[in-house]
Amino acid sequence: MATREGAATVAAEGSKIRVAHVLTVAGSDSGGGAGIQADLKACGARGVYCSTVITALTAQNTAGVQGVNMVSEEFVAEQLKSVLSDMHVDVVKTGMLPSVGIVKVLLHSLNEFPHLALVVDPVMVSTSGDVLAGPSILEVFREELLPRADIVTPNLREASTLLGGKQIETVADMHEAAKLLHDMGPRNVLVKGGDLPGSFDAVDVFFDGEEFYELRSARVRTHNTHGTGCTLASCIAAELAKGSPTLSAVKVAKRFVETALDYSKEIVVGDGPQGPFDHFLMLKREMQGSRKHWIFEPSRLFLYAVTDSVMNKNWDRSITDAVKAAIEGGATIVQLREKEAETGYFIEAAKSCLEVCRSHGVSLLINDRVDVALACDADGVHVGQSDMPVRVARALLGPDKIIGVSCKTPEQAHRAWTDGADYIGCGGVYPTNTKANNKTIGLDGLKAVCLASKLPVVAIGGIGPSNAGAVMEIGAPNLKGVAVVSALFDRECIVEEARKLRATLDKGKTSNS
Ligand SMILES: Cc1ncc(COP(=O)(O)OP(=O)(O)O)c(N)n1
Ligand SMILES: Cc1nc(C(=O)O)sc1CCOP(=O)(O)O
Ligand SMILES: [Mg+2]
Repeated sequence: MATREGAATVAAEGSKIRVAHVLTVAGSDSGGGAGIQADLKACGARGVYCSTVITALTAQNTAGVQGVNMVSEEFVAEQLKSVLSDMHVDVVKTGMLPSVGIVKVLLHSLNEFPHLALVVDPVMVSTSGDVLAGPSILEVFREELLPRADIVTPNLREASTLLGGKQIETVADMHEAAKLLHDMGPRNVLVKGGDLPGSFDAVDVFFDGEEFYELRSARVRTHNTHGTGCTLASCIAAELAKGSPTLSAVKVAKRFVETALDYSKEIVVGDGPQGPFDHFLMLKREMQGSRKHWIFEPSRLFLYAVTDSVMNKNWDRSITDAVKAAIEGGATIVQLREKEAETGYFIEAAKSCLEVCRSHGVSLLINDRVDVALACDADGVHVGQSDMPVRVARALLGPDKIIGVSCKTPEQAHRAWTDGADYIGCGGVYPTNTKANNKTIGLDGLKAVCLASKLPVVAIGGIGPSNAGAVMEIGAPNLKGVAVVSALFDRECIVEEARKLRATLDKGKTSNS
């Protein structure tokens, strides 16, 4: 049986980016807590694309299931064909499969795409106790669907039903059940013990055919558990689609569900006894919390300080001291451009600079090194035309980080916008000794880039207190500031030089307003 182990989350093919993709084959929940709706949210929260084949429409809410309307086998087949004949699916995840005919249609499609990994959540009864697939389904599950699965994820009741009514009341029973289910053919089994009577922790048993793993987590006290099974299975599928090994995928998924339950403990969505939880609540909290201050605002480009490891060495200064001084003098954003630094040292220095920057509300970007930016959780990166492409950096860093890109031409400026950059560094405006063999484009070149650009622009190259005014006077509304290296860091007193430059820029701003 094929698995997706080794597949990349996001694989770059030239300038195209292939995204990890889960196809869910499940029922719709009108209440939005479980089924297709939970699967879409789970995959979205885990950063994976999700397509859907709907097997049934259910009318349900926090009180239970009021009605079920099955989709015809022919139309399930048509949906499967539409998705699988065109889209690059990595993993198929199943939920509610309400009839033997629908399972057979799915198996037929899976036979045509043998490379697809399969996660089976053997949904039979809803959390409210309503039957979603009758006993007639058991034979085809046991004999055809489970043998094709990479992992099957029953809760205690489903495991018991699949095993002909076996009593499962202890962790030892769960081990036995996992072994018996594994004998039916799936590569891995996860028996979920959320309903285990009298247990203090939530214990799940994972069996890969060789070893048993007891995965324990603290039990979250909440009524908002509707959709946990669908979410867990979708998260496992999402992690497999990114290329994780199965046990790691299960651990990540379990942690995600636990955290989401904890964050959603107190939310009220309906008046029934079992509410849904919020897959994105932790993201919202994060946005409302500390990260809010670091979201990019173009006016921050006003006085952009770019460090230089050689200059710091020549003046016998640490990077952190240099950064502190630049901020004290009025720098509004800092970039660490440490071309010679060893990776381990660079990460540690960046962490220390981040503390300084964050305590002053100043963003910190890393030049060239997306890996270093990720390692220290910097606010973003600056890349050049021959560094990591903006699209790839964006895929690695996510939507909230700042990405700047160097552009010398209007064409490059246009591309920066379509690729998802946040700002453009445009130069060299004047000749510079800091960057070898750098082409000078002059004020005219800067104007042409600003005119062509939908993004904010910062000018760079040979700029200091004597010419910064002239640069800003070109009169382009999206020119937001100047970036400087030697005018600050190749001087005896960084604070003083930064103040001088800042005064020039402030003066220009007042005379223009
Ligand atoms: C603000 C800003 N603009 C341009 C550059 C130059 O980046 P790049 O072209 O990648 O050259 P190196 O700095 O890596 O030598 C920059 N660093 N910052
Ligand atoms: C890093 C860099 N990039 C440039 C570009 O043209 O993209 S010019 C440059 C060096 C700028 O240093 P200084 O302020 O000392 O002239
Ligand atoms: Mg570069």
